[in-house]
Order: sequence, then C-alpha cells, then structure tokens
Amino acid sequence: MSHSTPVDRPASESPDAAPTQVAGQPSAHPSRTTELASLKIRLRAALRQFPDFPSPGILFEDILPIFIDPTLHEALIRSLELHVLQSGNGQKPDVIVGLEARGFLIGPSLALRLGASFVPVRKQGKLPGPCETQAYDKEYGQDFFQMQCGSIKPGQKVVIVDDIIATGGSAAAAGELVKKMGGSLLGYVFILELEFLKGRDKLQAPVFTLLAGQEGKTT
Ligand SMILES: O=P(O)(O)OC[C@H]1O[C@H](OP(=O)(O)OP(=O)(O)O)[C@H](O)[C@@H]1O
Ligand SMILES: Nc1ncnc2[nH]cnc12
Repeated sequence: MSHSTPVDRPASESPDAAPTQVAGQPSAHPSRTTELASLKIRLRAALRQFPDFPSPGILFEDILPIFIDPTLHEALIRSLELHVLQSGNGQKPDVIVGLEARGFLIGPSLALRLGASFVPVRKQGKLPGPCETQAYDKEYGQDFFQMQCGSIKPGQKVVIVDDIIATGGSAAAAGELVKKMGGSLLGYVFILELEFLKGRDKLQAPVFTLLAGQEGKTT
C-alpha cells in the first residue's frame, strides 16, 4: 500500500470550471465543441491526487482511474481525437509521438483513430539500435529521452502526446528529438496541465490540454 492517500479536488477545479482554450486556434465545429465539453466533465471527475508522491512537496495527479472504466477510456481517446481533428488548420498528423510511460497509454489508440503512425520516446537504454538522445529536467528529477533513428521521416507532420505537462521539460526534450529527426511539429496534446509551472512556455509549438490542475498553487 502506498504511503499517500488521495485528496479531494478544490472547488476551483470543479467539473464545470472553464475549459482550457488555446488562443489563436481556429473556431471549432459546434457539435464537436459541445461533445468535448461534456466529455471533459466526466474525465475531470475521475482524476485523483496524492500528496508527497513520488517525493515530498509534489502533489501527484493520478490519471489511471480513467483506464479502469472503459467508457471513460473511450471518452478520453475521443476527446483527444476531436481536438486533433478540429485543430492544426485542417492538417492531420502523419505521426503520433508518445512519451514513456504514461504517454503510451494514449498515443497508440489516438494514432489508430487518426490513421497515423505511433512512435515512442523512451527513457535512455530501453531502445535497440541507433538512437537520438536528449537530456531534460522534469518536476521531480532529471532524465534522458531517446528516439530510434529513422522512426520519423523528414517532413512528416507530428503531434506529441503525454498525460501531463508540469515543468514542460519532458515535452520540450521530445520536441527536440522530433526536430533532430527532421519532423514538422504540429503541436502537443496533454490530458492535464499544471499551469502554475508554466511548462507551455518551454514549448515551440501549439499546446492543447484537456484539463487544468492545481490552479491555486504558485512556484
Ligand atoms: O513536464 P514535466 O515536468 O517534464 O513532467 C511531466 C512528465 O512527468 C511524468 O512522467 P515521468 O517522468 O514521471 O514518467 P512515467 O510516465 O514513466 O511515470 C509525466 O507522465 C510526464 O511525462
Ligand atoms: N504532479 C505530477 N503528477 C503526475 N505526474 C507528474 N509529472 C510531473 N509532475 C507530475
């Protein structure tokens, strides 16, 4: 049993809190916008928080309950699909890149829906053959990411997906790997953004997050 217990989410993070919207995105298809709004309410209610995990001072956002309920799992993948379909000025991605490990829970399903390839970014030492490597810092530590050489072809359109953006270090490193491969980064898609950490400021492509978390916190 874990030393942490989940805590209730504050009222500012209630299911009907304002949805995250990226300035400059094209206006959405009305029926897709309505569908997305109701899916977000269901997803928000499923998230849990664990204080002091994996280290003291970190409020850990647990997305795994979404995958216990197949209808929520479906709602999640559909939400992300709707977003990709209504953004990018009509450009569909050729490749979905997912980040180890929790990005692997959503990346392959999303890629299948969009008829795109799936390419993993893994922690150093897990992938065989020649790899590109990128060092990064994240909310609770430092690491190295790798991608297999040749997994993205020059000019392919790429969307990077992960569960959470905190400091943005992981996502920025993945963006660097895509650049090293010659890919064209259309944008980033996350389930949850810890806005107080301002991770999106590190990213060089449009950012979409379904939900915002820990709004009251400051750095
Ligand atoms: O924005 P950042 O500060 O970089 O943090 C976000 C990253 O941290 C978590 O992954 P973690 O490295 O804990 O790996 P895991 O998915 O393998 O648990 C999360 O899944 C993101 O990938
Ligand atoms: N607070 C947090 N909860 C879950 N995953 C994270 N990755 C980085 N920060 C995190």
